[in-house]
Amino acid sequence: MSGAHLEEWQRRSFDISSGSCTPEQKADAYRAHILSIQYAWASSQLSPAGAASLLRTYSERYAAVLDSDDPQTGLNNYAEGALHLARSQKNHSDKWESALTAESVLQIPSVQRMIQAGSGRQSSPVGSADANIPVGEDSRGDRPPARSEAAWFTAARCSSEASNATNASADKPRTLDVRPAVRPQSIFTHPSSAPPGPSGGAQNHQSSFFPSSNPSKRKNFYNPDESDGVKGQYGGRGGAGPRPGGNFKTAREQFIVEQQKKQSYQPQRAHPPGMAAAMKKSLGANRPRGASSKFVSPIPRQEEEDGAAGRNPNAEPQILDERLKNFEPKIVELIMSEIMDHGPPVAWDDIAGLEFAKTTIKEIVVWPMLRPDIFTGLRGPPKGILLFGPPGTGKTLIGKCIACQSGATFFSISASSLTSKWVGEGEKMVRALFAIARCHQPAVIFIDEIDSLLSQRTDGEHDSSRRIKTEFLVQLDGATTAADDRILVVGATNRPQEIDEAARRRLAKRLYIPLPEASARRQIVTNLMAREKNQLRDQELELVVTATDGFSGADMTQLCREAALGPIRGIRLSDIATISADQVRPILYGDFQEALKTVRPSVSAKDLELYEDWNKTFGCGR
Ligand SMILES: Nc1ncnc2c1ncn2[C@@H]1O[C@H](COP(=O)(O)OP(=O)(O)OP(=O)(O)O)[C@@H](O)[C@H]1O
Ligand SMILES: [Mg+2]
Repeated sequence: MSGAHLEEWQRRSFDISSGSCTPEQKADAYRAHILSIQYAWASSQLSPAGAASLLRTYSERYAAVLDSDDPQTGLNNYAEGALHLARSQKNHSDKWESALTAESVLQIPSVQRMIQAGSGRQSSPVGSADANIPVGEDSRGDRPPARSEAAWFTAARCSSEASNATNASADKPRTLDVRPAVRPQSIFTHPSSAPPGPSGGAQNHQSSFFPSSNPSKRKNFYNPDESDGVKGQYGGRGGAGPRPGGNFKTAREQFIVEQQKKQSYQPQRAHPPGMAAAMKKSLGANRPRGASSKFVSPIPRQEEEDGAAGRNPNAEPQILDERLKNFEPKIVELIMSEIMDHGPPVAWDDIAGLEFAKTTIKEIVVWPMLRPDIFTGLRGPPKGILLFGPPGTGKTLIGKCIACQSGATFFSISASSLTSKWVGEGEKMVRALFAIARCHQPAVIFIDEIDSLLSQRTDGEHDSSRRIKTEFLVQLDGATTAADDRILVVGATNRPQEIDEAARRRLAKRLYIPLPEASARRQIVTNLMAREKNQLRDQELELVVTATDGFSGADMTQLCREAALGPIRGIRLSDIATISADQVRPILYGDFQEALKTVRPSVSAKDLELYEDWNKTFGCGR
């Protein structure tokens, strides 16, 4: 041990053996000893046997300081102090007493008047609904109309009685629960089972105010239609009927109801015919992230536990396909289970412009998938496509469209999920992915942002990413050259120049996805505006189209969003909470003009030149 270590050790030994140290200091010293023993063992300065023996010794002594009951030598007194504090915490709800007593309420003039009026019409029953009037809202004498007032008093009075009956304490001032409507269980504590309350001023009024002093008759007073009205409506205490407080839901119940509502609101997505057979998988590329993403608790829920009761929890997932038997079942399971979180289905018509790219992709992807017998031999489709072009031009959109329209098993992976999520497992994942795709032919593997996976290999790069890259190239080669396999790899990138030349060769069909032309921009605006209330005339639309030269599809979408906010911005802040949706004015050309002041094209002319050069050199466009 170094000199510094030795000194520290000695200081702690002093803390432990000194008679003047507090138990807290001793516990600290022992804890520090234990840590340094663990550290010395972990860094091989101590043999395992030596470390174990020292650990045992010091742990026992540490425990002795912690658990000692002696307030002078042990730390338990701290816990004791804390426990004492916790124990002497008052339960406010238990001790709460309203300043409004039954007597004081009876003194209120309006109550007096009401009692007198009530005694004149003793026989008129008060409907059960009246018993629910939230009397707690008014305790100062400004009474609601007579009928409600009677119910108010009835409920309050009964609550007083119930609370007295429950407390059964004659020496305590009788309290009046002025919240009967929100605490039905306290109001409706079964009167017949309650012991009689102490007699007093309030009790004396009972016979004059209540229709009957007989508790069972009083039940009928609340609900004349039911012989056991209270129990029928609220359930008796511990009874089998509905819980007290009819509409009350626990937070969990409310949550479940809301979830069910959400699900029933969600439109059932109509899958296009070609998509029916499609099974979509992703490796996290399309998983929702952030606060709303699905949280999977590491603790199994009760129902899951019940469901899994007959199964061995450690059992490896069963892999049925022989070709996958060499892969770790968990990796296969992972790839199989990561189902693409589909957004709304994308149709070819949703992609504005890009006619050449769309036709080519249909030729390569959709038709051969539908008629493999025709597309054979020289007509065999290329097995690798690269979609490249400026950001926001619809490359990912095309990927989604292929997923929906091709009818193939669709695997969507993001390069980052392979490179970062499973460090060290990346190449295994790549191998497994292609093997699984082979088992589920026809299959499309879509790799968004492929540049980060297949960028030029450099000397300085991390070993694991290099291995993934190599594995990918090997697999890509296998998939793209095997004549029988019907696996298509589609990569998308906005940095084509960074792609490794070996990968470039394997992605034989390289399609430029350019900025949208005027007609495509018009289509994007028309499509988006069709869903909104607008008064954009044709010539105004043309002006918008002309003004947006150089905008990408994403920029156009952003412009429309911004313009759509125009009518909202015109609403005064005080009106925004109350205005109805159809009072919001339509979107006008002026909104687009305003929006054009803030939304700018995101692709520079210089960048565009790079793409066009690359397209001229490597692209497959005309
Ligand atoms: N041709 C298009 N037709 C209709 N909408 C489009 C088009 N291009 C882009 N968009 C809109 O822009 C959004 C972004 O497009 P997308 O994600 O496909 O761009 P990208 O080319 O993948 O961009 P990046 O290279 O940055 O990943 C889409 O969701 C869509 O709303
Ligand atoms: Mg994209």
